[in-house]
Amino acid sequence: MSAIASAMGRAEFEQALRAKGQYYHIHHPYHKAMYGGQCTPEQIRGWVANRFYYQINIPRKDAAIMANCPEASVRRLWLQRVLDHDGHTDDEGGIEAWLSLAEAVGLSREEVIDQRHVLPGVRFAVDAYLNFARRATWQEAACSSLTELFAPEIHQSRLDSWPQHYPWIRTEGYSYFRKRLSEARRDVEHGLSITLDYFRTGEEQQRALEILQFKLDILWTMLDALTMAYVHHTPPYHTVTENQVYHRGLGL
Ligand SMILES: O=C(O)c1cc(C(=O)O)c2c(n1)C(=O)C(=O)c1cc(C(=O)O)[nH]c1-2
Repeated sequence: MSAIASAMGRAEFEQALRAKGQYYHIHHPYHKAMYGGQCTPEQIRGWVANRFYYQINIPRKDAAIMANCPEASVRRLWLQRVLDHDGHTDDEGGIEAWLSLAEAVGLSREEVIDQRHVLPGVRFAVDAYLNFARRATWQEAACSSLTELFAPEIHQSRLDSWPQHYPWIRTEGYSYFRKRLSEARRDVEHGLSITLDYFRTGEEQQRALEILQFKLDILWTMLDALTMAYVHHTPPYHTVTENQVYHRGLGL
C-alpha cells in the first residue's frame, strides 16, 4: 500500500509551495549570466525574442482559465491579468511593453512579431502551459501560475543589474519589468488564496506541488533551449543548415 500523505495546515502548505522557489529559473545559468553581466547582445536578444512567445500566450492562458471558471467573482479578478498584458484605455499593456524592450535591445518589432527566432523547445514549453490551462480545472490552472510568487525578485534583479552591465540597452526598455513588480504581487495573492482553499487533503496538496513543479519545468526548459542555441551555438538543425527553418507555430 502506498503511503498516504497527511494534510498540511494552511501555513505549512503555503511554506511548501514557497519552498519550490529553490527550483525557480532565477537559478538557471542563462539567467545567472544575465544578471552577472556575462551575456552577449545576441544572447540578450535571443532571450527577448523567444520570451515574446511566453508573453503573448499568457493572456490566452488566463482567458482559458476564465472560460473554465463558473464563478463571476473569480473571473472579475482574473480578467485584470488579461488587461495587464493586452492593455486597455489607460495602459498600453505588457505585450506592447515587451515590444518596447525588444526595440531597446536592438530587435525590430517585425522580427519579434513574426516569431522567426522562436525555438521549437521554447514553443513546446509555452504550448504545454497553455494546453494545461485549457484542460485542467480552473483551480489547478490558477495553482500553475504560482511561479509568480518568485517573479518580483527576478524582475527586480534585472532592474538592478542590467543598466550597469548593458549600457547599450535603451532605458525605455525597462518599463515592462517595473510594471510587473506590482502586478505579480497582486496576482499571486489571488492565485495563492484559490490554491490554499482548494487543495485540502494530503493527496491534493501533493498534486498542487506537482503542478507547481510542472510550471517550474516549463520555465527551466525554455532556458535550456536558449542555452543550446545562443550559448553552445547548437540550435535545431545546426548540423544541416544555418537557417532558422523551424516552424512558426500551427496555431493549435
Ligand atoms: O520574467 C520572468 O522570469 C517571469 C516569470 C513568470 C513566471 O514565473 O511564470 C512570469 C513573468 N515573468 C511575467 O512577466 C508574467 O507576466 C507572468 C505571468 C505568469 C503566469 O504564470 O500567469 N507568469 C509570469
